[in-house]
Amino acid sequence: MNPLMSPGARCALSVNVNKVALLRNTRHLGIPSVLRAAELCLLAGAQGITVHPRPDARHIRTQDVHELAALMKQWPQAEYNIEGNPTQNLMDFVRELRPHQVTFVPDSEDQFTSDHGWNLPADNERLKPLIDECRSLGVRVSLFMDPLPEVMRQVAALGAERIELYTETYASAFGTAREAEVLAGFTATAQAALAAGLGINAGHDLSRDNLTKFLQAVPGVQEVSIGHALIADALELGYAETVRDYQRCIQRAYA
Ligand SMILES: CC(=O)[C@@H](O)[C@H](O)COP(=O)(O)O
Ligand SMILES: NCC(=O)COP(=O)(O)O
Repeated sequence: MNPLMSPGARCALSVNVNKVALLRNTRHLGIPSVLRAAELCLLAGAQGITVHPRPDARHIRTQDVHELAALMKQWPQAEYNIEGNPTQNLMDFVRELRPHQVTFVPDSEDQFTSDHGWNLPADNERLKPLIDECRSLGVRVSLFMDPLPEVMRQVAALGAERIELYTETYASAFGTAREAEVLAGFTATAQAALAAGLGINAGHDLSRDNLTKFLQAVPGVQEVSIGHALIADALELGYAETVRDYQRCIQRAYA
């Protein structure tokens, strides 16, 4: 039982549908439908949908972002989270669509996948006005961060409401001799984030195998955004059963 979660508190599951779009883009047939995938995940109990519309449109395209925004209006209890680099194409989506949350990710345009968090204080000057603009639009800002306890106060000072813990180092250490040491770094970072008044999200390479242990060890996680492993599981189990399985993984952390 995670001691810092109040009884009954639970982490929200936001399904990242990037990889549905990646498969769809390999033919000109419009299938698998990104919109249908999101709808089926929401129907099965997902509390949010995440997209990462990269500048090269390798998976999520502008039309997907807009169509999903319209869908999310039919799901007022669920949240729409748009990820990206605010110095590239992200801010146009924020200004036009005003999602519940925007997650700033310091990716380059041709990056294979997200693989690091922001470098503070070096990035402070670039980030502050963009964070201020999102907040003025009523959009919650989450900064994609490596597990570094010492920079959490800087994140709060920039005006971001949340961090998203970049969890790849945990996922790759899971099940190895380094797991406990790596996990301790996430726990310390989360404690520092909470002390700085920040909310905590987490994501990247989370899966049914490693999710429960992460949530048991890391306090205050309000949202996990999961895409690659979840969509891979859905190819075998279907979206609904997969979402229910991930929700069971979350519930086990607080049992
Ligand atoms: C920010 C992050 O870790 C992921 O949400 C990211 O969206 C993964 O991008 P790809 O799906 O393009 O690998
Ligand atoms: N922010 C993490 C996310 O949205 C999905 O990452 P992954 O599960 O595809 O690695």
